[in-house]
Amino acid sequence: MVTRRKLLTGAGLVAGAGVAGGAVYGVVRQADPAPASAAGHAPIPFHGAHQAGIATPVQDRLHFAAFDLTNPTRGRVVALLRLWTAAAERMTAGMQVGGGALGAPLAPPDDTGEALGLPASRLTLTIGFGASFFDRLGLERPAALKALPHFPGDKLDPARSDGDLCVQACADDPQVAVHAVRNLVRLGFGTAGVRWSQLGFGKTSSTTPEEQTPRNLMGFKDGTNNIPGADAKLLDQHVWIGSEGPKALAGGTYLVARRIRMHIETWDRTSLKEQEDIFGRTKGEGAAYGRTREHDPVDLARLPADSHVRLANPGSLGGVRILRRGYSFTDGSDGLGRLDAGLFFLAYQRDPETGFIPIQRALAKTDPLNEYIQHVGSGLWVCPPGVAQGGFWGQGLFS
Ligand SMILES: C=CC1=C(C)c2cc3[nH]c(cc4nc(cc5[nH]c(cc1n2)c(C)c5CCC(=O)O)C(CCC(=O)O)=C4C)c(C)c3C=C
Ligand SMILES: [Fe+2]
Repeated sequence: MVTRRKLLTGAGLVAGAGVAGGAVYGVVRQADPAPASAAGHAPIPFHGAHQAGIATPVQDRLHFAAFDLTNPTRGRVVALLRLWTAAAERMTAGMQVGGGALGAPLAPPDDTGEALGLPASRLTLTIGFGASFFDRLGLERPAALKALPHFPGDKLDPARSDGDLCVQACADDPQVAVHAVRNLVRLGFGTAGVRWSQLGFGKTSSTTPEEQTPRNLMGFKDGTNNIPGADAKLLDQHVWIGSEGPKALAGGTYLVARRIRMHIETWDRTSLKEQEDIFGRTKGEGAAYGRTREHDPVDLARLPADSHVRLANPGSLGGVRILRRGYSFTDGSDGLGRLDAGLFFLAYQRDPETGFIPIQRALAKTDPLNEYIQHVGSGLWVCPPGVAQGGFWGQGLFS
């Protein structure tokens, strides 16, 4: 393999095979040790029981892309998933795709090149399959993978919703995340095309409680009461699909994405007291009402009855919990002098019926935050379990 830092030539060449979108793919070279990022973070391993990018530490940047199949035949799709997996293995390790960005002079390079010299930046690539993926390929659709219900207040744009597949790229460097999605898109030419995509910055949820909790665009710490990524028991209970689902999906999870627009101009004219009452937490420390420190346990009785945290807390919902990962976005302005800004909200759960759906039902009904937000995009996909060495994304679904 070729690292992005150092191109090797000569010895160690292993001939590979495969043609994707006209690009010769598969010249594999001797691997260099994977480079650490500038911040000293080691690359996040691609292989494992669960896909990376779900319970692994949350990186700073997101490039999320939803795809539709343009050639929905099993042979084409399996070939693509193999190609994508091989590319993902390399990119998450800080390597260039295929033969690299500087290959034969008379052919388009296998790798687009904009990540040359950049470290792996904790890149994770996570794939999900939508209900339409199963339907269009004639695969048996898991019972839990059905359209999300309409929630009061939803104003969903179909052009920013759904998709046969999704790929979530998270990295500490936006160029690394964008490079990864771009190269998968390139490999997908002729089999899958981008339906919509979303860039995100400033993670708003942490899966590592020892880190400082990041703030969302409303200025509040967001992610305090998230499921810790290292809590295997809670993850098994609430996030990973178990024996209740199809065997091929055990160890996977259901991913809900919501593009949530924030009316930040209105929010910015709202008093601090009202802002804090809406969440039931203080803005500075992030402490729940009636408590002093951010991580002090929530005492529901001391929060306003309809506050966001009280409504979403497991204690109000019979123990329902989700794993959250969110990113802020600002996508220009809306032509009316307002920023198109908000939160790209990602939730992972064992079953949407016992995760996102009951929480969102409660929030859509009475959450005072609804005056300041609107859900404008949505999608539900099932993420297969992690990939073993030599395997490929979603392999179990096709065997
Ligand atoms: C359906 C699930 C949720 C949506 C949609 C959602 C939107 C949303 N949330 C914030 C800001 C905060 N949320 C906080 C807590 C919190 N939110 C949800 C669920 C949804 N939020 C849950 C399950 C929780 C945890 C509740 C608990 O167990 O106590 C917080 C407080 C800090 C924290 O614990 O993370 C903030 C702040 C925004 C701005 C938003 C939509 C734009
Ligand atoms: Fe929330």
